[in-house]
Amino acid sequence: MASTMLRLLASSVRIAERAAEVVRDIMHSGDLGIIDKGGQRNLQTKADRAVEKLIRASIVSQFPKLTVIGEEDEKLDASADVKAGVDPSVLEKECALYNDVPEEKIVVWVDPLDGTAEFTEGLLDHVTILIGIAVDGKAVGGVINQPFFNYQNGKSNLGRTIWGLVGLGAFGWNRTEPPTGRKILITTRSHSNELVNLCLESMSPDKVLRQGGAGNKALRVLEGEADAYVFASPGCKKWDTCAPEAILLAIGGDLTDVHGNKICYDSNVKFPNTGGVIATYRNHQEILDKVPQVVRDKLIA
Ligand SMILES: Nc1ncnc2c1ncn2[C@@H]1O[C@H](COP(=O)(O)O)[C@@H](O)[C@H]1OP(=O)(O)O
Ligand SMILES: [Mg+2]
Ligand SMILES: [Mg+2]
Ligand SMILES: [Mg+2]
Repeated sequence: MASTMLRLLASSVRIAERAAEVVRDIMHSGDLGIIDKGGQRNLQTKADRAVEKLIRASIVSQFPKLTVIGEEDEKLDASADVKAGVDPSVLEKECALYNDVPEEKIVVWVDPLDGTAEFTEGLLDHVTILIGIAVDGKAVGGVINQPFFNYQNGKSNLGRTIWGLVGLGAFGWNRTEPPTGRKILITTRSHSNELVNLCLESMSPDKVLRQGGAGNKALRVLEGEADAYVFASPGCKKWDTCAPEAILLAIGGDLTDVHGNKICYDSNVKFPNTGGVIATYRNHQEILDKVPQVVRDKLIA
């Protein structure tokens, strides 16, 4: 029988695909039920709430001994539809590294909808569903579902799932290799501030792309549209970075804070990534070396 880790991933891929259907249905209903949680563009919609309920109930029903931490802190709903099934293509893989990891040691970080501000503005390809899997405080597995992938190219093949496991690889994505030496940075479009901009400027980029969502920006880096995701702000939380980090690590990339420190995903950590976020496919240290001292001083890890 496959390890708990592979079964959890196989299940998470299907749960995220079911969650994507819920997000699309709520979008098409036209009633997003937007709530302002307070702070800078910190919104929640019906989709954030419904998807977190679905993911939490589905994971807990199959893996009752692991810990699930979600952005929206929805209560466990026993009536939720928990029959998403498993993705056979995940179960076909073999990765002995996790054979001895018991359920009790696993922490699952759930961002039911990442890029909520952009979702409410109709920038649908910025939206992702993130399920990150951590063991011993380290991001090891991740699922990123993009519910509206392809939405501008007709309705066929709407949505996609990218998943990865450190030591095995990542699947469901396509890279266009950029020219060597190019430096396109990608950052926030709705949570910017002076420090965020100062950090980017001091890196002398060829170009800065501004898009929503941590999951989306990690995918832009993975697929070669951007060379680094740079966010010199404490705005991202552990559920924003766990799945992207695991997927990047699985293909030889990296995600750290601006000091180069690994992010800890233990169940008792504080949620904000107070040291900011830097994600790359290659040459992580080169980007870290360009973080100005004033940014390092302001973002205490
Ligand atoms: N200041 C902030 N307040 C709340 N959420 C934030 C903030 N900054 C970043 N985030 C979260 O991190 C994600 C990536 O940031 P950005 O899109 O600004 O680059 C956001 O989509 C949002 O996740 P979410 O949409 O899940 O609430
Ligand atoms: Mg949010
Ligand atoms: Mg998020
Ligand atoms: Mg969210």
